[in-house]
Amino acid sequence: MSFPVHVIKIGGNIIDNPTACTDFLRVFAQISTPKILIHGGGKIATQTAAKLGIETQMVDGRRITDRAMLDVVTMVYGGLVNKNLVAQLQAESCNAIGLTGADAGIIRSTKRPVKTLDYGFVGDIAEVNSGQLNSFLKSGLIPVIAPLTFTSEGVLLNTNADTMASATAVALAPLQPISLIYCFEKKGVLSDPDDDESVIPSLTPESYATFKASGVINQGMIPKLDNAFKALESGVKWVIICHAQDLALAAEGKAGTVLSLEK
Ligand SMILES: Nc1ncnc2c1ncn2[C@@H]1O[C@H](COP(=O)(O)OP(=O)(O)O)[C@@H](O)[C@H]1O
Ligand SMILES: CC(=O)N[C@@H](CCC(=O)OP(=O)(O)O)C(=O)O
Repeated sequence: MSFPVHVIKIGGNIIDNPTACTDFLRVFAQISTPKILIHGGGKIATQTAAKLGIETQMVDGRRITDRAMLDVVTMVYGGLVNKNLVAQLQAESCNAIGLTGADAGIIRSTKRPVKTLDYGFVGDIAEVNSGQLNSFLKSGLIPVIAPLTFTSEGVLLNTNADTMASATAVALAPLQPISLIYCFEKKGVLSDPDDDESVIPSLTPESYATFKASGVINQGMIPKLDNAFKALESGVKWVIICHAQDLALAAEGKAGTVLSLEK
């Protein structure tokens, strides 16, 4: 395949907002080039766990996942969220197929080693089966991937969706030009967290370091940008961070924050 493929990640704040999510899926369905959707759903997992009396603990943007939490995220990401996204995309005439990393063996991982902290059933990605993903695309299927991976021993592991998107884009990059688009609830990376219009149009590793040091870029945006720059350094052609409602423009490089390695 030589046409560009879009690897698009949608975060939990949009998924949790029915109107914003439906609007996003409508635009996603209309993108004419091959595409893969990778979704989060952390917010819904936290809410569902709370309903079951299970407390959520996050460290550096990653969920501590014990056995009970693994059951919750398996149900929420692999079932509730994934299947609703697929159903809505099918209604938009987009031939989506819902998958976890275990389905067709697309994303294998290893359990995060215990160092100072035990994250529990959390996966670090070992291998993405790009050949299998390409055969889905070639047969006209649009993979919709939940943030769950599997080990060689057959255990499901909770895996950050931003990392899954980056690893998937990197794995596909030697085969065709890839654009990786992170969609969330702001118009891009902001230079002033209190001003939603203060989008930084272009970000380099140097300007990222400066914004991070000043505290302007913080929380979940740090692992997201680390993943995003890693993808760019590993052969992904375009990486864009944008509002879910701006997906169509961002796919043409006309909205959001465009990452660049140039000084
Ligand atoms: N400079 C910044 N610009 C935009 N968002 C930022 C910035 N610094 C921190 N953030 C935070 O990063 C969050 C996005 O990261 P995350 O919660 O991981 O997103 P997602 O919903 O895509 O998983 C935003 O909701 C925002 O609160
Ligand atoms: C290990 C780990 O932290 N996994 C994430 C997977 C979901 C996710 O990444 O969702 P968002 O994109 O909505 O944040 C979690 O359980 O929160």
